[in-house]
Amino acid sequence: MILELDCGNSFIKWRVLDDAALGVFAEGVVDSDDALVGYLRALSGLLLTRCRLVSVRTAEETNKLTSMLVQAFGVAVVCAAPAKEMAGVRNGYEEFERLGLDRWLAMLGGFRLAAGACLVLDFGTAVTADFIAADGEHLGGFICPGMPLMRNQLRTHTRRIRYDDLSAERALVNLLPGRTTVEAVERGCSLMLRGFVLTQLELARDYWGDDFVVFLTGGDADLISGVVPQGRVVPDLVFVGLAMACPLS
Ligand SMILES: Nc1ncnc2c1ncn2[C@@H]1O[C@H](COP(=O)(O)OP(=O)(O)O)[C@@H](O)[C@H]1O
Ligand SMILES: CC(C)(COP(=O)(O)O)[C@@H](O)C(=O)NCCC(=O)O
Ligand SMILES: [K+]
Repeated sequence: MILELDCGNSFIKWRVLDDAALGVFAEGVVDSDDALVGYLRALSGLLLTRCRLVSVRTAEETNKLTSMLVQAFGVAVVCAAPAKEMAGVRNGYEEFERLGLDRWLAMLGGFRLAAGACLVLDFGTAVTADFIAADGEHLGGFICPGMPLMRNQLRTHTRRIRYDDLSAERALVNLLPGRTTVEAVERGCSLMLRGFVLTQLELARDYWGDDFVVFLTGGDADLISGVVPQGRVVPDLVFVGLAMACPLS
């Protein structure tokens, strides 16, 4: 079985592929290395042989996780590395190694699935947009704060904005002007995200007319999917790219 990990700034997305059955054996989201090892140890029938991962964390943090996995499960670990070009996609950054690896893998996955021009939107701690032309040229992208960062900035830099996660979730039943603090903040931040997304769609249309595919991924993709009816929500887009960048024969 193959362990796949996508280590973001807030959460580790994990899944175990059963190479014999060619399917997903187990999957989940955890907020720490220890929680990951705990979950995996508790899985009955787990027989890990290999692991591939992508991380946007520091090398120290990634090495620490890798050592834990080697020690706990005796797996061989492969980490996705930056590349200037792969699977027909050309990294558009001036310094290709500075492009976030989660963005790069989502781009590889998107370009493979679209087989043409695509806009990849990832809603995690940060929100990112990347433009890939039909010939595989990465035109560049944008980074802005995601929902967790926007709401936390307001919570930590004001005196009177305080609310819990449950009321936050309830506040998003609609996007009418808020009549409570939680509604005003949650809906305000959602509208900022919508504005960002609509601008990306406009830009994509300027480049490619209607001839492009929009991919939505990341933990908060569902918050925005209503704004992009033509968008394809692909929660495992980074894993699609991970398998391309780290093939385990
Ligand atoms: N099972 C889950 N556990 C944690 N966060 C989740 C889960 N499902 C959706 N989310 C949402 O995903 C967001 C984090 O997205 P994610 O793509 O994991 O971020 P990152 O890659 O930056 O760690 C959170 O703000 C939360 O709202
Ligand atoms: C933009 C990101 C912070 C997104 O991370 P995430 O929200 O997925 O945790 C990450 O891709 C990153 O650290 N990128 C390096 C900077 C860049 O892509 O220009
Ligand atoms: K991510």
